[in-house]
Amino acid sequence: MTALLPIDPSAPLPQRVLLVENSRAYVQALAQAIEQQLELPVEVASTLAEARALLQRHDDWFLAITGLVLADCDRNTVVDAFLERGLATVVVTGVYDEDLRARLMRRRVIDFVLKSTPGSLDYIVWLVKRLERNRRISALVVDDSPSARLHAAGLLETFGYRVLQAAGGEAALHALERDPTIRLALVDQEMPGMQGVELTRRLRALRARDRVAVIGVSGRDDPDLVARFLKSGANDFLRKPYSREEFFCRVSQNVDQLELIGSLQDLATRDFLTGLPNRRHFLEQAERLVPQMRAARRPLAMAILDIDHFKRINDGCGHEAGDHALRAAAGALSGHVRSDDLVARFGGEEFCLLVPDLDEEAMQAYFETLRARIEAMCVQTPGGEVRMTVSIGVRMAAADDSLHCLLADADRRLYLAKAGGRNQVVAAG
Ligand SMILES: Nc1nc2c(ncn2[C@@H]2O[C@H](COP(=O)(O)OP(=O)(O)OP(=O)(O)O)[C@@H](O)[C@H]2O)c(=O)[nH]1
Repeated sequence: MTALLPIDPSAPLPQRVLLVENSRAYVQALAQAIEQQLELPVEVASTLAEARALLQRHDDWFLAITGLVLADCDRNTVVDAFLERGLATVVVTGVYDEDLRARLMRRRVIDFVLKSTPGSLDYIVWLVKRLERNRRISALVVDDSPSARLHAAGLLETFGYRVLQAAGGEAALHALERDPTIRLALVDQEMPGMQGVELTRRLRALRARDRVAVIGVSGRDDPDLVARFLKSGANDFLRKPYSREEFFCRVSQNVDQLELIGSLQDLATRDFLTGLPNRRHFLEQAERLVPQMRAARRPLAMAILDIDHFKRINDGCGHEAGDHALRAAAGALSGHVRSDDLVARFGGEEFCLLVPDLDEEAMQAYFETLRARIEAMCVQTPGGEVRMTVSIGVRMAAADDSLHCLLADADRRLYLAKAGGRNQVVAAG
């Protein structure tokens, strides 16, 4: 099994896209679509010399999209300048030349797109988005044949995925258990020990269909195999030998679908304005966590935090400034919480936190630091600079406290904090 460090989703990745093309109208339309729809920085060159100069000027290149007909270069060698730098490269062209296309594709050019094909612009925008996102996705290739494994891994790497390889079922399950960034598994059927269908069945016990897409792979001409894979939990099937196009289409469609499920789940569980989990999600998680912590006799604090006189921000600086302030407060909360803490926007200008494993003294310090952090912020808004304070009501869970009782007491103490002059933490009374 190849071992890689898990991906850090917040780590910055190169974003800059280079467009090299002599047709001004096409390049402008494409640059605009990429900048507006994907918010990626785009640089444009109409000759290879200009492209080389741009490549020197910046060091955060992610992708080159190039035409083949340039004034200062032979169309057979245009891509060399980008491939030599290890830059992911897509060719857009007005001329269809099957030999040239085949030669370029063999050289790890990602795609060869005909400009005249209807929807080519939309396709390129989708492709850029897919390639940009693939870099945060790990794919696991499971095959006992080193050459088949390397072939699939090479294709996936060309499309930007981070690839892990496993030579058998046990190693694959071990990798999945350890690495939550694996979102795609290519599972070969014919393997000694555990076969692909069996691995798929066991993999599904570890990761549901909304977490990992599984594509079964086999070269066998067995008409029942596809159904067996699908019934065991696979999302799709590829028959060996597959073409590069089919491979990329199936992989991309499955990853697109996972992301769609993810964004639907996000819509249901996240607050739109702040990006924090919403009330419903918080309560669902807390329902599970409170009895768990009680059973384990671990300390647990419930807190409700409310921005003081928030109406004055709206009234004085405008509703948009109020929205900025809410987002800034949410940012301060996200920056403050530890990985096991739960935080949510409960509604309006009210937030909720569930904080495990702090004794009374540490809990006081935790919420006091949070209060002070928000008081110290100066938020730039369209209506001017905004400062705010918060009141926080906290309740430490006792042995037989229910979630309802924790929330009610935290809310009562929030009221005491407001009544006591605001900008304070109340954890007793
Ligand atoms: N800008 C903005 N305002 C919101 C949002 N949700 C709720 N509000 C406003 O938040 C304000 C809440 O005001 P109140 O409940 O009177 O409380 P307050 O002014 O914060 O005063 P205290 O809680 O007593 O300190 C109302 O004016 C709501 O319109 C939102 O998403 N954006």
